[in-house]
Amino acid sequence: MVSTIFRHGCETLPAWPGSGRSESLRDYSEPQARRRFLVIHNPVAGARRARRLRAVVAALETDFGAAVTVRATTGPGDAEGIARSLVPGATDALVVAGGDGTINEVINGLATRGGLAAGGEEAVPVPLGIVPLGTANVLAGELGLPVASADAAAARAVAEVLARGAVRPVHLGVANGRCFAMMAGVGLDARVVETVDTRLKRLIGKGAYVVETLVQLALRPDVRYRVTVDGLTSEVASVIVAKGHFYGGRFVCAPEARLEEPLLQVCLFPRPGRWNAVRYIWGVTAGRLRHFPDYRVVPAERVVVTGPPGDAVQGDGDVVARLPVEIAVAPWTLPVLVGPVPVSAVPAGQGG
Ligand SMILES: Nc1ncnc2c1ncn2[C@@H]1O[C@H](COP(=O)(O)OP(=O)(O)OP(=O)(O)O)[C@@H](O)[C@H]1O
Repeated sequence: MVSTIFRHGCETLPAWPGSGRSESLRDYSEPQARRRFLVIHNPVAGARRARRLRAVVAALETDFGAAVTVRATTGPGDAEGIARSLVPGATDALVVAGGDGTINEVINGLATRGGLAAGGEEAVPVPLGIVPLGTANVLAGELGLPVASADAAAARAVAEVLARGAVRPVHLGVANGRCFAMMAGVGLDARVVETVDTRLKRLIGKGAYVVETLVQLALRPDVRYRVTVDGLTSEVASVIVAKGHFYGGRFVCAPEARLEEPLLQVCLFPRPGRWNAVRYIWGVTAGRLRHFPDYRVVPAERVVVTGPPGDAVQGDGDVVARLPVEIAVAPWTLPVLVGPVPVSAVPAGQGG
């Protein structure tokens, strides 16, 4: 049943020209001047941070002679539609001004374009730039991007990455045909993402996730899932499938995970119950997970998770699929604009 799930989207699309797994970074690493930018802005994520975007746009225009078009999204799904319908050759970079959820939408829009591009419309996929304006900005942290602020020097640093930064090929994950950049999760974190109060999130930011975690622990501590990793099945309380090594901000569950590698790191939280959930949360937030004898991280190319049908699967902090789910690495890469030294270039094992 699960093998039929890859109907469309990331997984079944053919590779972009020159974006195969064995490709070196050489093709993308030469800094190039980019002048035409389309910025997709989530005004909800950046409501209090619109000044930061204005400062970055001003720096792009005045310091780098760029032509910038900003399009504000009107609701969920809009960013994906804009990315999907981008006119080939119309822009040098597609920039997301928002958080990981809006980036995720754009990635999925670009993924569809990638398939079209492989059909001959477009020789090189448009690179993705990021102005981090979200709550957690996990992908921006993983890429080592400068923090956006209204301060002129900080805005110039962000603009410089967009105009002059290197382009790196990032291997995406795919959950039931939907792409994710950083991580997918089933269990407690997915339930929290699904039910978190978005108005509270806008008011108190990450604190809303803490509140929702307590609610979920009180309501539903004992769901079990079966995780099959490259043919081996185990039973768990939660699973996180990592592409990047940061999780939920700057926590680390999978120290070996690298965006540039075509590999998943499957984090298994096996023990059930409320007490163990609290223990795992402490392990993640205190950086102590690697000392837990029951916690395991398994590298894999393909993972299947089953459990209560319809349970949420979160990807990059939004619900991207429902159980049962099959998770794999996309057979192509997404070009992403980065500064000179991305965090994920730090040797594996640090930071956890
Ligand atoms: N104009 C809009 N109105 C309402 N929701 C939107 C709009 N544009 C995008 N969205 C949705 O808002 C959700 C959250 O946005 P986003 O991820 O950009 O910010 P965030 O959640 O604050 O940041 P992060 O994911 O980094 O914590 C996304 O799922 C996206 O689909």
